[in-house]
Amino acid sequence: MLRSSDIAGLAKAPDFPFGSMHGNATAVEYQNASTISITALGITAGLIVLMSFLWVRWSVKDIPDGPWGFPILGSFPFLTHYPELTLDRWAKKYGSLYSINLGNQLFVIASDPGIAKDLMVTNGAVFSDRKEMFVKSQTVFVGRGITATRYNDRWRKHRRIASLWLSHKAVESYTPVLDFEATDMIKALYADCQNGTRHINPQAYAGRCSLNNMLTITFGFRTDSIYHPMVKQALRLSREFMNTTGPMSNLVDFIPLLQKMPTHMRTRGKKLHQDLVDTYGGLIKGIEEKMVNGGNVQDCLAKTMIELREEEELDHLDMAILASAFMIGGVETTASIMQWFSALIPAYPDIQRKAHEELDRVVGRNRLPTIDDEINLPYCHAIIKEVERCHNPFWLGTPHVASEDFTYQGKKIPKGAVVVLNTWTMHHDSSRHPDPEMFNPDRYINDSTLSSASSNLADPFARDHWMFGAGRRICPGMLVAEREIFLTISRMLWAFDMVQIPGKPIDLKEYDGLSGRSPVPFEILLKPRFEGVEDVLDREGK
Ligand code: HEM
Repeated sequence: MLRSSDIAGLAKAPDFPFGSMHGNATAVEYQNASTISITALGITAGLIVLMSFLWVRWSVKDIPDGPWGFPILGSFPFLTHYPELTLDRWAKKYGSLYSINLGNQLFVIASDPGIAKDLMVTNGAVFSDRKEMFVKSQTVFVGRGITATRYNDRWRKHRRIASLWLSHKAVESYTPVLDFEATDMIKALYADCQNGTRHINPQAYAGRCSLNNMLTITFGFRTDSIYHPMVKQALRLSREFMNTTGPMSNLVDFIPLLQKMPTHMRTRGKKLHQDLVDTYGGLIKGIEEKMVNGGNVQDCLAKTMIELREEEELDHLDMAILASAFMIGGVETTASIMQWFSALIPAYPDIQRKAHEELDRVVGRNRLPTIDDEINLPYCHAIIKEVERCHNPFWLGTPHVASEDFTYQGKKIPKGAVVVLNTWTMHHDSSRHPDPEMFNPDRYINDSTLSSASSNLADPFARDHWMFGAGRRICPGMLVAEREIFLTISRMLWAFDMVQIPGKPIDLKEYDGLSGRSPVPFEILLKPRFEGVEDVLDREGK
């Protein structure tokens, strides 16, 4: 059942339960009656779990092939660390569509753009559901929030409301906010870099920039420094969410028996739920009070929800969790790309030189690059796409679920199967991306599409990358994310030579968090590129 090659990298394999069950039964004969009944209960429970595991693989014929893993646990022990690398190894062994089990849950892993499109886009009516994960959906989001909800009317309503703030027109209207925050970030970096002499970790600056954008869009306010208490609180909440809700990281999600027990994950999930409601629900209450008292409230998602509350039948929890989904989905993600960019680029002086040359030629040195320049800066644009290909913040994305039985290429994908986009394998396919491990922006030099437009291309093999997911649940925040990322990265390139500190190498392999998110802490030098940088920064962003 378990293949020896599957054991590679596993520190300690769990005991094989068949053996221990048999041993228990012999000992039981010599115990008193209560011990017998407790043991019998334990064995029955174990058998039920084991049977439900076997049922998943035996009940449906012709499911895609794949590793069996361990009884009960399935492949879980192989996915606790760098899961994308294990999924990639299995894709090479079992092909672009394979299956695994985690507890009683069947997962189907799609590792090819054609399959991703066929399932999630062409058959979006079947593959747009979500699994109600015990920790993420049931405990933290309590069935609300657009990201984790089933494919139903509640989701449609939340997606509609989210779109009011994420549509093209809406993003146009608040692009000045994104512009202002990007400049503010560069100013803070400029002030703190002490003319390129001080070691700087740009991560907190990127985090606050993303946070301010989302705070303004969601609640109509911003923080004025990295020491504002909301910076610490919001970043802690996003981080805790990412660390507690990975799509394959919680055994309790796949073993229903554990869900009845007071596990550590259940306690953490409940606390996180309460913290989200207190923090973001609290901000909504404050805005509501201000509106009731006739105060002037800046347009924002919270205000829109309060105004639509009756018409859309939103309760306080709906509003608090939808706002939380914005604060979680829109902060760590964009910040992560800026952080990976800052970690990577100092190692590539030639790439920086080419970007500087392009910026000097197209933008000049008397102003900062703007959104309108993006189309004329193909090399900067290519750098961004290449960072996103190499460092997708969510290698496993947010999985979709089949809402009915489906047959694809002669294989059965049963109703309830969780479908994961294996973006690591897709982003490292050497037939599409030669030398995939190399950071090489030139591979995107002729691709001037925005990622949001690229995701709509008829040919899925022409799509730039799969960082934003696919189909009807595709990230609705793509436009904001792209603008924010372009403004910050092009301006960092415009303002600074980003340089490695001698003797302080930057670790580009390890990452912080469950799957790909942000680099482990690092420091670099930011050297202003020319004397006029300060003057331009002084003039702009007022
Ligand atoms: C680099 C930045 C970002 C990345 C990599 C990213 C990635 C993703 C991914 C992979 C999904 C799941 C898609 C799927 O199910 O196929 C998603 C969904 C979502 N994202 Fe983003 N995202 C980013 C930025 C944002 C921003 C700025 C927002 C703004 C609020 C946002 C809001 C959402 C929401 C609300 C969903 C849930 C959609 C649904 O289930 O219908 N994201 N994102």
